[in-house]
Amino acid sequence: MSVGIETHQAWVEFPIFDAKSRSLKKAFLGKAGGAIGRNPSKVVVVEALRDINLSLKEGDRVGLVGHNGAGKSTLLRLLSGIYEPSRGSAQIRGRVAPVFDLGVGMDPEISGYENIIIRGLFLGQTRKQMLAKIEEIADFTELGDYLEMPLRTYSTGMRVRLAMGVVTSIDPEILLLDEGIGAVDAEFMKKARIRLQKLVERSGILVFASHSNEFLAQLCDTAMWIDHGQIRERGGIQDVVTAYEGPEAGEHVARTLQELEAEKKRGEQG
Ligand SMILES: Nc1ncnc2c1ncn2[C@@H]1O[C@H](COP(=O)(O)OP(=O)(O)OP(=O)(O)O)[C@@H](O)[C@H]1O
Repeated sequence: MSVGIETHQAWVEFPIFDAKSRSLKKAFLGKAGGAIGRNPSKVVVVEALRDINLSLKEGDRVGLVGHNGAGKSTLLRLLSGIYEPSRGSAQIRGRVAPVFDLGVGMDPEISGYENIIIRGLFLGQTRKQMLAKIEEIADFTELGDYLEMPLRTYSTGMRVRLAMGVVTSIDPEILLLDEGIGAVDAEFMKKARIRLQKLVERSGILVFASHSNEFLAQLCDTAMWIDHGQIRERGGIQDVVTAYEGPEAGEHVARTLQELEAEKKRGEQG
């Protein structure tokens, strides 16, 4: 069966049993966050996603844009099967690699090498697969002898290097990425981006939530604007970013795409 994701009128609601509900407005809708309402049993709920209809297939590379609390992370969790829809349905076909938090699955007390294996298992790889690529990952991280030391001795950026090395080595059918890649130095980031691009090329489906339009343009070819838990707009990245942030941001995306195209041509010629 082919890789794919389908959602039909899917909602994700979080019941908040300890909300101070007396002071809540009837249906509050602020700038940030999903709508706060009540379910039929009068319990306060945050409507993180409302009526999501999606059909993703092999080769789709979708970027998610939207305000804080718009529902991007919740959507990634719905698409990964971590959250069940509270109404409607979500069907996921394929091996999912959810990359939401680079630190998840890392143990501070064991060595860098051991953490590479453990993190790989979390992302759906087998021990044998990880052993086959451990040296290549170790080289990429440039952590040298530190890889023999417990992870607790690493700085934040060193941990990110390790996690990025593992994440970019896997072969997922469905890759769900939440932005969280910041604490590395510029030179390493350049190297990591190339690996990230290769990872995306190997993946069947990519959904990537990010506040960096440049990063989105590099990895995705279409985008969705999530607004108060709903899909407000979908289409080409430039169009969606223009709708969400205005023409200047859209032009920046266009320039990034042109630069990527030129870089690709230079690569093919050389
Ligand atoms: N575990 C939870 N319990 C209750 N409410 C939640 C929970 N997780 C998310 N929410 C709510 O769901 C809404 C969507 O949050 P989500 O994290 O998906 O937004 P986001 O678009 O990823 O935001 P950001 O750009 O700030 O990371 C918000 O209103 C948030 O308050």
